[in-house]
Amino acid sequence: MASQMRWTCAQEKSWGVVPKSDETRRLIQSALFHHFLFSDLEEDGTVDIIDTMAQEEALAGMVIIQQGESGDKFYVLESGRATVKVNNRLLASPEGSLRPGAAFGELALMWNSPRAATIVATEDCVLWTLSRPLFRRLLAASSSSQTAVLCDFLKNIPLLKPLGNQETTKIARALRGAMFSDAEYIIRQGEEGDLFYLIYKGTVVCTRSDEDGKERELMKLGPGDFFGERALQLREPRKANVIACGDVECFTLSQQQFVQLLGSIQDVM
Ligand SMILES: Nc1ncnc2c1ncn2[C@@H]1O[C@@H]2COP(=O)(O)O[C@H]2[C@H]1O
Repeated sequence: MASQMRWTCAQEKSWGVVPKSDETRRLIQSALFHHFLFSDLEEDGTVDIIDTMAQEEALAGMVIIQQGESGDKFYVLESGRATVKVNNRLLASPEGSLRPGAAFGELALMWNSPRAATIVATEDCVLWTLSRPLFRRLLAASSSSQTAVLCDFLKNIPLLKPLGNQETTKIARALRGAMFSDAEYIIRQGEEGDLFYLIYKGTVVCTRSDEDGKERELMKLGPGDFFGERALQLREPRKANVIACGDVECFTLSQQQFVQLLGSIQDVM
């Protein structure tokens, strides 16, 4: 059990500084920058937080995180090795084999969900941990604060329901905002398509221009609906216009991100 882990420093006091070597600080910083949530953090934004991280040890064989349990910490592995199992199945390397510099345990904190995987120390490990409030503060220091808001939005979208929290968090990280004003053409029929759109706020109307030049309404879409997938899937020109009705806020994915992140659910679109 995770609770059997041994504390090697005084328990982290709220916002208290836990001393650590420059080498350790560099390792933690690099682990954060290499983690998909924190890749755009400014160095300055991490200093205070790294100061407060507390040290733990897990001996070989110990469970650091147990799938299904609630979670209250984010971890950086300083030394030793650990493995990742989902539903008792060891994940293939490299994802399933954690080495020094790996950072994990973000999903339960971001989503308020049970731990999504079990992490077991396969060698004696030294870890640095961040409590939930400090993790949230780190999130707020990066553009991932927007990610947290977006995750809340994305988890209610039926299309994305088949995806796990990890995949959805990656989508939230990749989305870029785009604003449109009333009557603006977001997509024009006949043009090449290179973006996928998810509506965050507002309404759009889809129209098609017939050969006689008349533009006919096909349907209206609102928050949580998506459009623009067809041209990306079939690599053909846009088959309809999509026009903003009032102010509209969308999030977009590029063609490459669309394939990478939504590949597994493209057949349900
Ligand atoms: N395929 C995976 N699915 C879920 N969690 C994973 C996976 N690979 C690594 N992990 C990490 O394992 C952690 C288990 O705790 P969390 O769910 O908080 O966060 C999880 C991720 O950081």
